[in-house]
Amino acid sequence: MTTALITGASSGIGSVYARRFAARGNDLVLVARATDKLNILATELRDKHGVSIDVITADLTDSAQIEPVLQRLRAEPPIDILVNNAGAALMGDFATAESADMYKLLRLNVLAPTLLTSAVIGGMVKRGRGSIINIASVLALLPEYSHGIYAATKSYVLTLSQSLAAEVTSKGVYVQAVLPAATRTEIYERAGGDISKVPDVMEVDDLVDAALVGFDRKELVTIPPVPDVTAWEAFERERGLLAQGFSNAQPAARYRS
Ligand SMILES: NC(=O)C1=CN([C@@H]2O[C@H](COP(=O)(O)OP(=O)(O)OC[C@H]3O[C@@H](n4cnc5c(N)ncnc54)[C@H](OP(=O)(O)O)[C@@H]3O)[C@@H](O)[C@H]2O)C=CC1
Ligand SMILES: N[C@@H](C=O)C(=O)O
Repeated sequence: MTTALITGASSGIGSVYARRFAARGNDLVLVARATDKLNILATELRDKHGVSIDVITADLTDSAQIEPVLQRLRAEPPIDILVNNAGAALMGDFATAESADMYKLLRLNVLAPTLLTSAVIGGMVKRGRGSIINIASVLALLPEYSHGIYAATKSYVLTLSQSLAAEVTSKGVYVQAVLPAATRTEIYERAGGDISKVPDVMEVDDLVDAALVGFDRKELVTIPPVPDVTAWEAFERERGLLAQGFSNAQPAARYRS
């Protein structure tokens, strides 16, 4: 029996991951702040699928509250799949953002997935197996579309996933970055936005089912809304070409006087 730990399982994308992994027969550890919602989901999924489910209530921005989650990730029975999903948006411009709000977002979207991954990765490498799913965003590739620091937090999640995959894939550990575009969840309203004003919103079940197709195919980067995967492949090819120019002891001729 494998066990998946899912952060932000009380609503939206995380709750659908919980449903899907329970349906696949995985035991679960569900993490979020809303204990009542987690318990309702856990009871439903235990009854429906006969899996074992633990609930950890934690505000992942709080260094004391994240500790039991880190301890569970280091403990036995091992966590086979970590879904770093908990996250939030922050509306508004960088120039007018409150530093306290930015600090909190960085703790949730950047520091928490980093610490959680760090807690679990050693055991996965030792066992030669395990999976880490990181929920980034298409905004990681389109930062100009969004003001403030949200897109930058998601670029971090994508970059961390790529660099971690380069380190651990050969050791049997699978890393996936999922890049959703607009998806119908509570995230907009929670950040003071209005989802009815957002065009082309994907339903959350469709998003997670597509992401799981990418998971089963062991894709490193899964972008559910992109119709033609060759667009992503071309992007990666061009990135490789650009990188060929990085190994130069001299500045390029155009920068020399
Ligand atoms: N919906 C969208 O359009 C997109 C979403 N994403 C990403 O998907 C992920 C999931 O978001 P989504 O499902 O849309 O949004 P929701 O707001 O529906 O879910 C967010 C989840 O994160 C949890 N969470 C929020 N703050 C904290 C905290 N401080 N500590 C612990 N858990 C917390 C919430 O639970 P609780 O309040 O109980 O703590 C909730 O379970 C995020 O990382 C988001 O950036 C990416 C691209 C597009
Ligand atoms: N819509 C954004 C989240 O709120 C995103 O695309 O990441």
